[in-house]
Amino acid sequence: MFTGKDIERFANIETPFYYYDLTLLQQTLSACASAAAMYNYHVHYALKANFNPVVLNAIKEKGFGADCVSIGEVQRAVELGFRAGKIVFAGVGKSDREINQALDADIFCFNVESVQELGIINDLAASRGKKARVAIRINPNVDAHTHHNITTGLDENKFGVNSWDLPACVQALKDAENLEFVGIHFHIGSQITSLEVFRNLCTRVNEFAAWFEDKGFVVRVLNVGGGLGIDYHNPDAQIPDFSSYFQVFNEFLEVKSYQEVHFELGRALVGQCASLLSRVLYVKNGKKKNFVVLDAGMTELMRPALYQAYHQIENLSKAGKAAALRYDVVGPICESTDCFAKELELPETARGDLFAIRSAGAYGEVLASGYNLRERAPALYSES
Ligand SMILES: Cc1ncc(COP(=O)(O)O)c(C=O)c1O
Ligand SMILES: N[C@@H](CCCC[NH3+])C(=O)O
Repeated sequence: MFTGKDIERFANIETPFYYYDLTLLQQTLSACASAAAMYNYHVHYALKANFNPVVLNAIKEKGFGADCVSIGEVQRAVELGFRAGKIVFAGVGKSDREINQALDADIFCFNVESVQELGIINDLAASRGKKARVAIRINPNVDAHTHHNITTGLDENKFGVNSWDLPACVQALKDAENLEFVGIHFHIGSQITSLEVFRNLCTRVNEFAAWFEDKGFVVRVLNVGGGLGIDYHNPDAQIPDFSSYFQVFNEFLEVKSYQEVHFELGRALVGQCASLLSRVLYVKNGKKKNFVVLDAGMTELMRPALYQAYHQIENLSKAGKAAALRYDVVGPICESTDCFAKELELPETARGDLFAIRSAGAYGEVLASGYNLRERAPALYSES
């Protein structure tokens, strides 16, 4: 929710820019950290959601670990002071260079996504005279009931080791001299809004953990990934219900005394703490449609173009005025999918009006693209 004071502050600032509410970020992080502490859960923040250094610094200061998907993310986490012993590294396509550099950084573990990758990590660790800690990312074939483009835990998805490849995995682990098995990892998708899905995940995690232990392995780490969604329709609700989320795992996950439960939350921690601020360049009143053309586009927030994702859009210059007309809210990019909303009811809008596109903290600034030779939009932070 933007106050008159915020709008005054924005008056002379060139758009577009991302605006981060650092107080809300702190509150969200504290809510998650204290809910997780109730059960001694370990939370690794998924850097892919937002690797803005100011945001990352706040997350590191709260003691979260880091979940990375490239050596660039591992290095960013290390540079910003995340402890190597709290960094995990997933990804279906880790290159040899990335594996070598992560071995040198002595990260907590690789979340391994194929039998072939296990062999490669073993060979690279051997040539460095090291032992690599590994967890097996299992694809549990659990439906996350989210947009199909952000589902990751079904048989048809590229992620993780499928159940039918697990015997080969066990053999590879037994043969490998330079691997230390630490546990099992899962991540079934993003923007999951039904807790029932996590309950189903717990059932599968229990089965796979028992299966590995039956084969003679000690499963020390149960990493259940991330995926907790946020309410894009209600950005002012702001802080996700972390307590209910962790409660599901507390109730349905079978955890032995020597086991640790790890999470990899991204969106839930940072999604609501930023908005994309943009001004109206032109209003086109057509016969069939009215268009509001903003100075921000899919290059600054790609989610609507990628997934037809909903983001709440507010005309801050006309706050308190009743909706008068329907507009398609579009950007300046040379693509027809460069559209933030269709047929949106807004107060009568004019050139120069300031717009806020809410819930842009996760997969917003990090997905920015230089398409059309656009300059990167800067970030602005709340004053506290
Ligand atoms: C392996 C892994 N862990 C964690 C996350 C974070 O997901 P989310 O931002 O939905 O919490 C992702 C992204 O989907 C992921 O691929
Ligand atoms: N980029 C996606 C999430 C992908 C999560 C990574 N596997 C989104 O904005 O919703």
